[in-house]
Amino acid sequence: MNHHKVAIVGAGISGLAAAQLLSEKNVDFIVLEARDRVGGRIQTCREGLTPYDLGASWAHDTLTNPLFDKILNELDGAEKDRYGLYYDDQRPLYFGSKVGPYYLDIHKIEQVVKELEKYIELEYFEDIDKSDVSLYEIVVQYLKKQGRMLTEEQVLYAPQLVRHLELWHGIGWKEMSSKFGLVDNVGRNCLFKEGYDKVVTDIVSSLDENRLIKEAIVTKIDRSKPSIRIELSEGSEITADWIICTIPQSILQLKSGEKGAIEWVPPLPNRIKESLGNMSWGKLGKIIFEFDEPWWGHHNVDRFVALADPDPYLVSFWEALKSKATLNLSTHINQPKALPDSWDFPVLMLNLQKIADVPALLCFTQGDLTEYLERNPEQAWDYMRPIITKLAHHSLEGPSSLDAENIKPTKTFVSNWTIDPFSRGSYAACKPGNDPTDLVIQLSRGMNNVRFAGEHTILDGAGAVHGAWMSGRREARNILIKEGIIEGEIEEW
Ligand SMILES: Cc1cc2nc3c(=O)[nH]c(=O)nc-3n(C[C@H](O)[C@H](O)[C@H](O)COP(=O)(O)OP(=O)(O)OC[C@H]3O[C@@H](n4cnc5c(N)ncnc54)[C@H](O)[C@@H]3O)c2cc1C
Repeated sequence: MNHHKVAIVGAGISGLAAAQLLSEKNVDFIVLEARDRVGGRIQTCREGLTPYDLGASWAHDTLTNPLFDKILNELDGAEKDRYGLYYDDQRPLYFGSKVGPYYLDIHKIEQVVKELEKYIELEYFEDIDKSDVSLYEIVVQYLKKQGRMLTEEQVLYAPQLVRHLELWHGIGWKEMSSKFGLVDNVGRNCLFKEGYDKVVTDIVSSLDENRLIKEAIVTKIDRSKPSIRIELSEGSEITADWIICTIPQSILQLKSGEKGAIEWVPPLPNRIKESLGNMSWGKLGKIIFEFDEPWWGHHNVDRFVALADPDPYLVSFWEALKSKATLNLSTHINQPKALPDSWDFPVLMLNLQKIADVPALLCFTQGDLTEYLERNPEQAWDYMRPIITKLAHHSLEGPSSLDAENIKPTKTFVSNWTIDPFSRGSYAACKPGNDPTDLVIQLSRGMNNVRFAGEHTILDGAGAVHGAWMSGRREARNILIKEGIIEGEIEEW
């Protein structure tokens, strides 16, 4: 029988971080990874003009991000920044279907966005028991209160600017929790121009590769005896004294018997099942278009944001305000369409001409749009064409041999997180009423020798690479303490 002191399920950043710490202390471990590659939701595509990150792109919270600090320390004195660290923190260039870049008074709209975010904060700060509503609903509430003091442009476009949150959480504003929707960055965000996977390969190079088993799909975890028994899809078994389970929340949430679910013997306790039932899962996606040449003129801007068209209800709201009519504003939720309309959703684009000196745009998509395009990648250009053509119309200044209507990418790359059975989407997200804290409490408590790590098991850096990394180290450290190998306080809730 194949027995190890610690079995780590998943070779994403949390599993690898745990492995690295155990390895440093010469503890016997094995990592079981379902895919034929390591890194999980860190995945860099190296088939294009420059490395493209299909999963994580930025180091977030760079004031309090220990993984980032470690990278910076290693770079101190190095001849070259191997990661290509880059702060893309210029103000983005905003445009919409009816408003070209530079036509909006963005500063005045941003002031309203700031006020709106403060309004949301105050709503929940003043009454912590206030029931959580969607971002869309709270925007409507705010407009009812303040709308008469705003300009038409502010009423129509501030809500569209706020929708940038959809590209953080990967879900639409009509289903996003407003209580947990705001993002409070602790420090600026820094891109890895040379690919985030360098962080993964650095860790892997410090490990004995024989301890990393790829294409090992865990199907059953039996913890009924002191030695945990782990079954793999091809029928083999492994036993271990400890297990660190880092599989994504989306897979833990599958019901027993559902395709891809892990069978737990005995079943997961109700406290964990209930907390899993009270969390949601985002669908952030990425599409990269490469072109023959960088036809867009704005080479000094590192991000473009295509704003969705003003919401029809907010347009009626503005009409009613103007005519002083009373309008019973409904917060009607559109049914997701099979084929979304361009301009229904916000799209963030990284200008890789500015960032990496290659004629390519990296587009971020959210929710149902991601799912649709990941399932139908051949339609990615059809969807983005009107948006990118609009950018082209405003970019091709003066005589140009290029015709905006005929611009076409030479290559397209589309992520596949929603259809990948080992991620089923992007990362943890909150719908109204969800409780992210309870899940973190329950999973970080674990079940004796069954420990959980991953972006969904930690509050600092929740959803992000550094949070996942810290959670892996937390669990490895907890095991080292329990085994008497190091001294310290167990870290859990
Ligand atoms: C599109 C996108 C953009 C993102 N952008 C950013 C960003 O800019 N900055 C940032 O900090 N974070 C970002 N993130 C989030 C970040 O990538 C994740 O939080 C982090 O990588 C998660 O690490 P993890 O170890 O918790 O999970 P994972 O990386 O998912 O690792 C879990 C591993 O478990 C494996 N597994 C699953 N099921 C099984 C099974 N049955 N048996 C064995 N193995 C299994 C999986 O294959 C996977 O390798 C992004 C994520 C996505 C998808």
